[in-house]
Amino acid sequence: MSMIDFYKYQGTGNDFVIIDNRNNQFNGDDVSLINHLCDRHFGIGGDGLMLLESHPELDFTMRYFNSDGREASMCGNGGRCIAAFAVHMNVVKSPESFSFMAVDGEHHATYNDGIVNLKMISVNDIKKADNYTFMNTGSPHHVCFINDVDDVNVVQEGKEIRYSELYAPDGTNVNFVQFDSENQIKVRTYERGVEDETFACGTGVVASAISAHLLKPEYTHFKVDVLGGKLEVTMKPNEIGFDDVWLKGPATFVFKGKIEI
Ligand SMILES: N[C@H](CCC[C@H](N)C(=O)O)C(=O)O
Repeated sequence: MSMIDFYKYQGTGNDFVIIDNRNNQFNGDDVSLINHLCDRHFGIGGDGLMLLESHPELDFTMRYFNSDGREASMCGNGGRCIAAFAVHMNVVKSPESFSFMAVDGEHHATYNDGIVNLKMISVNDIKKADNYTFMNTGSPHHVCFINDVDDVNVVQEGKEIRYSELYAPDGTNVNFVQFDSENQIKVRTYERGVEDETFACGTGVVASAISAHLLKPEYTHFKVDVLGGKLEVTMKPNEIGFDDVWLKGPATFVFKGKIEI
């Protein structure tokens, strides 16, 4: 057994265990260990865990694991939190503007007084069905608009869609969205790999804002209310989808500690 340092961060209530793994001592293949560390009763607790690792050219590499312990697709709020962590740990050359590698490619980020603006991947393959949209913003997202997100059983209805034949075998994240004004939306999300509603889902907020643009194409900047706070999304339409997609909001250090593994 050995003791390791960990850091707890949260981005609008989407919370993460972060480990500086530039020495490659932590085994990212240990599903049960990561699941244990994310457990809110027997471990540290978190929606996910991230390893900060070295990169030959960029400032660092981000590896993301859902709380089920499995390495996962891109996490937008996790990307914002590991960016803040990297600045706080003096890992990045210039805190105002830097880049890191993640599972879906290179991400550019800026940091200013606790606020991280994260460039997301371009989104070009959007399915527009009668009562939902589906797209991959770094993670897969099903988005549906309803009148009142406070009036939906997110876990029950989200789980049904997540495990439906439509998305077998990998599943999807599920977002319920309402318009609060022309360019302001409210989003609640059922997250794959957490298998519960989370206080926010960054890639889900991006998918929801893009879906809102499809309904109100005069807007390319959306303010988004989530259970855990406020985010902003901007995007630039291209011929088939969107480039220059940015997710902006707070990323906050909560505590640090040591744990025996
Ligand atoms: N649960 C997601 C990954 C994390 C997404 C979310 N935490 C975010 O901020 O984007 C999935 O397995 O597709």
